[in-house]
Amino acid sequence: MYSDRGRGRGRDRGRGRDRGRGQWRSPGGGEHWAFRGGSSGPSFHCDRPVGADGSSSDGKSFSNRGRNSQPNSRGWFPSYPNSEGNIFCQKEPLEKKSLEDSMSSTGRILRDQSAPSCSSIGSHHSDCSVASNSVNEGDSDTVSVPLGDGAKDGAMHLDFSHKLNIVPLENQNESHLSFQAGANDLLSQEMDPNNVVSAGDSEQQAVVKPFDICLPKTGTIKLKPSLLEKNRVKRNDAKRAADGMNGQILRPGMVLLKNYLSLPEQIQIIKLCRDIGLGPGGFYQPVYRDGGRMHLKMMSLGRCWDPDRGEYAEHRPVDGAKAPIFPSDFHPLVERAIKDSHALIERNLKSTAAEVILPPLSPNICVVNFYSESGRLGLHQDKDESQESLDKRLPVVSFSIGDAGEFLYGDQRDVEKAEKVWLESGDVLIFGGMSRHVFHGVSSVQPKTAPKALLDETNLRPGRLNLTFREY
Ligand SMILES: O=C(O)CCC(=O)C(=O)O
Ligand SMILES: [Fe+2]
Repeated sequence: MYSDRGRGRGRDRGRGRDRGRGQWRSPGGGEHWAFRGGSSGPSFHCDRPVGADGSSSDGKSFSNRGRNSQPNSRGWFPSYPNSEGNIFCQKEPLEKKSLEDSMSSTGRILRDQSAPSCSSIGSHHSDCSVASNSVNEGDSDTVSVPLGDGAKDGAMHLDFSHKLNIVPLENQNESHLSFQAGANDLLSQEMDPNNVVSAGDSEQQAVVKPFDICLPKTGTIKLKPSLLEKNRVKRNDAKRAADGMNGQILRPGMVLLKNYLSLPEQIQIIKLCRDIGLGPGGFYQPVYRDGGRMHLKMMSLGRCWDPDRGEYAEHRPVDGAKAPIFPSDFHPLVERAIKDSHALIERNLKSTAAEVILPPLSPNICVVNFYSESGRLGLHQDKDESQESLDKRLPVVSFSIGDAGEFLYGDQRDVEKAEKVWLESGDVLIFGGMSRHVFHGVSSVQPKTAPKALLDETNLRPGRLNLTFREY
């Protein structure tokens, strides 16, 4: 079915299979794309109809779609100026930063020397020191049942601490990037100091300054929380405890394990992602060569997922960094989630074919996203994994940590028809089998919904961390 991938190996954005099959366009050439935030979350609405070429069309619209409506193969539409140069979709705030700040007198781009060293687990061995100094070379019947106690067995909890090499948090201000001399085309583009880089030609590699998903602890003056704030936190935490862990089958092949990851596990995952994310191949904000950008920070482990080309590669084009290794520490967690999902399916569907409904996977790649409070991700399908993996419909296993995110999913790339579910800290969502090619996205992040204990322990920035495990 997916053999006509026609996956773009070339440079044109949108050369993925979807485009070839025309899946990304409604017959009229446009769709309605209006994400509204949760009660207290940010909202945005884009009324402007956009045709396949970014021009007005049939009254349906994409708000996070840009002047050309050619998505990458995962449909990660950025928002960008329309053909008149007007930005009609909400953008994340920019902080301007001069390029000179990061250029040496010779025009050579220097990586911020405050960039932390990489840890044994989060880095890729010998590349580490080189890259850190110079990159130039380089929805929907819902079944809900409680899960057995065994699933939360303490023995399954991770302990990454021995492997972590957490770097000091000084100088972790908003990141910026610097371009290598010769990337002149890019210099005139809108610059996001938060390490936004443009996926340009290989000669146009940039240096990505590390982005820290955790805020500095030192020097932070913590205001005493108001009574209102204290009560909110208490309510949130009490609700989580009352809800407990439970599993839901959202649709065939799609399972939601609520409150599944323990707090210690979430903490360790944050620390691990932080550590890796600060090193080479760490978090950056992908920008397309035409200036459009994603509303999140991203890194991928095991292989570099390239949003611009819609494919995985060993090195990411933006700065040539090699993908950080896929930490084997994640295997038991993913395996446990799959086993519990199988048990859930067998109990609920009275089926012994759980492994057919949801094939097991051995993950070797992981896309890690960090959404700020205004972060979001357009409806897309995950289909840049290998043909074999896609043919087998091996699942994507998604961990959510931090603030809650509204997750949309459905059979069409249409927000109005999509089902919605809130993914909260500790939730695990799995979609494989008949749901492997479900359209999905994140419409909004609900601020201040992360568990207090998690924030106290990690100082995770306001926002949401999401890890999606896949088998390439
Ligand atoms: O953040 C999420 O819940 C979804 C992320 C996602 O769909 C992706 O990374 O492909
Ligand atoms: Fe996805």
